This record gives sequence, C-alpha cells and structure tokens, in this order.
Amino acid sequence: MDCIVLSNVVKRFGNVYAINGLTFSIPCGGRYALLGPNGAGKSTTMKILAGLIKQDSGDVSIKGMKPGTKQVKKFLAYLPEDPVPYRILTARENLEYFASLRGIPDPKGRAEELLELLDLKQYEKVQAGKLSRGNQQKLSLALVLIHNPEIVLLDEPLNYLDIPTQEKVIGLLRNLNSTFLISTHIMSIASRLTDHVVMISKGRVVWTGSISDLKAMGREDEPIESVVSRMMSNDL
Ligand SMILES: Nc1ncnc2c1ncn2[C@@H]1O[C@H](COP(=O)(O)OP(=O)(O)OP(=O)(O)O)[C@@H](O)[C@H]1O
Repeated sequence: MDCIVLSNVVKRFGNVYAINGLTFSIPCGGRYALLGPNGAGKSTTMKILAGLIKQDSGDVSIKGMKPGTKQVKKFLAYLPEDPVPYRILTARENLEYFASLRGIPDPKGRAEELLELLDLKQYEKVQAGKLSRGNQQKLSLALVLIHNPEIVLLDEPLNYLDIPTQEKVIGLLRNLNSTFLISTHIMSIASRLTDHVVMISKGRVVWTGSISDLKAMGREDEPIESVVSRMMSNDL
C-alpha cells in the first residue's frame, strides 16, 4: 500500500509555479529522500503533505486520506526547515505540553525519555527561545517524534546540529519503523537515512529510483554528489 501519493499536483504563488505537475508515491515503510536544487519545490511539497497549504489542483493523499485532517495529524509528523518550539516555554514544558496534546498517557515520563535521548537534560529548565539554534533543532526533533509517528516528513532535519549530534539523530531516525520523506541538500544524509530518491526540479519529478541505482549511474569512484549535481544541471 502507498502511504503518500501525489498526482499531477500544481501549486502557484502569484505567477510562480512552485509545483508544476508533481507525481510520485511512497509505499508504506518506504524511506525516501526529496532532492532538488534551490527553488525546486521541496519545501512546498512538504507543506502540502503536512496540510499547511493546499494545492491549486491535483490529488494528494496520506494513507488514502486528505492531508491536514485530524485523523492524519494523529500519525503524521512534520519538521519544517526552520522549526521554532514555543519560545517562552522551557524545553521540558514544550515536551510535556506536546505529549499532553498528543494524548500520550504519561507526558512527564515521555518528556524525560526524550530529554535523555537527545542530551537535552541539562537544558530542561531553559526557555526554548534562549536555547542555541542547534539545541532548538534537537528539541524540535524531539517534539516531532514524541508520538512515535507512522509517517515522518523532515525538511533538512540535521540543520544546525554538530557532528556528534548528527550521528546521534541519524541513529535515532534509522531505528524508527516509520515511512520517511526527507528533504535535504546533503547527499550523505540522504544515503544514510533513506534508500530511495525522488529528484525534482522546477516543481516536477526528473528522476526517481533507489540510491544504489543512482550510484550505479555514476562513473567508477564518482561521488554520488557529483552524479546528482550532473543530473540536476542537465535539467536546469
Ligand atoms: N509563500 C510563498 N510566496 C511566494 N513564492 C513562494 C512561496 N513559497 C515558495 N515560493 C516559491 O516557490 C518556489 C519553490 O520554493 P520552495 O521553497 O518550495 O523550494 P525548495 O526546493 O524548498 O528550495 P530551497 O532548496 O532553496 O529551500 C520558489 O520559486 C519560491 O520562491
């Protein structure tokens, strides 16, 4: 069964076509990277799937349901490109608040678990607005994963994180059994967190396939980044 389906989706902002006939699907349990040059339409695609904005035409479904519905929100998680937790609440208060909103039976226990898991314990009493950008990103990831979501949409999830924290988060995400769509510019992140790629340019799919197919398209020893940039520049 496909968990994410976009069919001929169009989204305009004024005269700009951010998405222009986008069609792809992701099977349940699939781990997909959304790649594309600046302005390709990645964030717009993510926002449509998260139900934050609506397409002008075309069909979008999440497990057969419309994005943004109450039912879908229960099992979907979305991390925007620049997430901001509630600035005046402390790290712990943010976690307990979101856990309560999500109906988690033991919000305090779940908050504690995530504070430990993401090394945020020392900042539990600090207001989110006063945390460093990297710690805000860690807190945002914790808030996104708080309800063990079935479908996870992540826009540049490792932004601002130092290398040890990136490794920790990669380990954490790899251990989840969720369906993933991860938008990123960084090929090494795509290849460590996902096994398939949807490459878009100018709001349309230009290539889709497995990461191993993508690697096979390169010359021997050619870094995957170079294969991707060659494919992207062909379509620019
Ligand atoms: N709210 C908006 N108002 C006007 N234009 C927008 C808006 N959001 C996106 N766009 C335009 O739509 C196009 C696609 O933008 P989008 O942010 O989806 O691309 P992206 O692939 O995520 O880019 P990047 O890699 O630079 O983050 C761009 O031309 C952008 O300027």
